[in-house]
This record gives sequence, structure tokens and C-alpha cells, in this order.
Amino acid sequence: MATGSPQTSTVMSAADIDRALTRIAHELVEAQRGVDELILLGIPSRGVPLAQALSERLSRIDPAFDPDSCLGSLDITMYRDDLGSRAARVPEPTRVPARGVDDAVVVLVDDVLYSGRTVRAALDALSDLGRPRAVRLAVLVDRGHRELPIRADHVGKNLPTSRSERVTVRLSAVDGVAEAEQSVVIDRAAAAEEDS
Ligand SMILES: O=P(O)(O)OC[C@H]1O[C@H](OP(=O)(O)OP(=O)(O)O)[C@H](O)[C@@H]1O
Ligand SMILES: O=c1cc[nH]c(=O)[nH]1
Repeated sequence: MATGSPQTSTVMSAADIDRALTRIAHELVEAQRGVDELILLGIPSRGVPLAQALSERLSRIDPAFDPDSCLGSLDITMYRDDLGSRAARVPEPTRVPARGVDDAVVVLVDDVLYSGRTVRAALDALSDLGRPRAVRLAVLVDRGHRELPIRADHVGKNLPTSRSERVTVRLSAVDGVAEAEQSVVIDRAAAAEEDS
């Protein structure tokens, strides 16, 4: 259900996000036929709490999944291809589980997939850490408009958008909203304002 002002609509509620994450956790277990060698790496900023939320669901589905040894984060700041044209940003921590990424099935987790350039940077950052057996991509929202040959394996919501729109994910851990107020919002005038 979409609600909000004429320019801004809520396209996922907290309950929608919750259901999508639960489905993705089940998809991961099914794709893997279990959780062996599975590692989740969240891409800051919002990929980190999303990876945490997925890890909690995975450990409930299969207690062999231990978030303490299978959950981490992967900062991509220094691997971006637009470092010179974006506002400077302080890198966030990269936390790799003690076992490392070699031979693991690494699931990169992010909130929005758009051009694909963040994921391209994440693949470069990951290759500096080791050689996973496989890499998968889980995102809460795929809004289209890829500029690189990258696709997600697990998607919470496919959201057709125009380039002039902006998709914003609001999570309690990053945005300070209550858990019940977590949401995905589309702003139809965002890019027009940024361009003016
Ligand atoms: O596919 P792309 O075109 O790379 O866009 C997707 C990325 O854009 C946002 O990150 P942003 O760089 O805005 O920083 P944030 O994680 O702090 O929101 C979002 O969190 C994704 O990581
Ligand atoms: O709409 C967009 C595009 C890139 N990244 C986002 O978080 N939202």
C-alpha cells in the first residue's frame, strides 16, 4: 500500500520490511541447502543493520548459523569509482568474521540497488580480503537503472522507478526511527530538487 504526500509515498512499511527479510532468509537457506560456509557482510550504512536482521532470522531457521562468527560488514568507501566527485566521507569499519572469507559463500547485503556501482566497489573490496567460493547479493529494494552488469540474487521488493526519483530506506539502527516506523519511501521530486 502506498501512502504519503503527493511527492512522497511509503512503499514498504515496517511489516513489509520484516516479511521481506524473513523471506530472503528462507531463500538463502534454500539456495544453500543449509547455512554451511555462509557469511553475511553488510555494506554501510544501512546494509549493516539489514545483515544483522537477516542473521537473526537465519539463526532462528537454522541454529547452526552463528551470527557471532558469520556476520560482518564491508566498507566500500575507498573502492568507489566516483571518489573525486562525491562529498568526502569517513570510511566505516570493515569487520570480517575470524574464519575469513576464503571458500565461504559471502552474501553482500545492502538496502538499495540502483546503478550497481556500490556493489561493484564491494566486489573489489571483497577480493582484497580473500577468495570466496561464491558471492551472492541480497538487497531490500531493487529500483532498476543499472549501469553495470550486476543483479541481485535476493530482493525484498522490485520497485520500478524513474531516474528522477529517490528511494530512502529508514531503519531504526541508522535513522533513529522506532522499529514500527521503519519504512521505504519514494520521493518523486528528489532528483529535481537536487538538480536545481
Ligand atoms: O547502486 P548504487 O547506484 O551504487 O546505489 C545504491 C547505494 O546508494 C546508497 O548508498 P549511499 O552511497 O547513498 O550511502 P548510504 O549507504 O549511507 O545511504 C544505498 O545505500 C546503496 O548502497
Ligand atoms: O534512490 C536511491 C539511489 C541510490 N541509493 C539510494 O539509497 N536510493
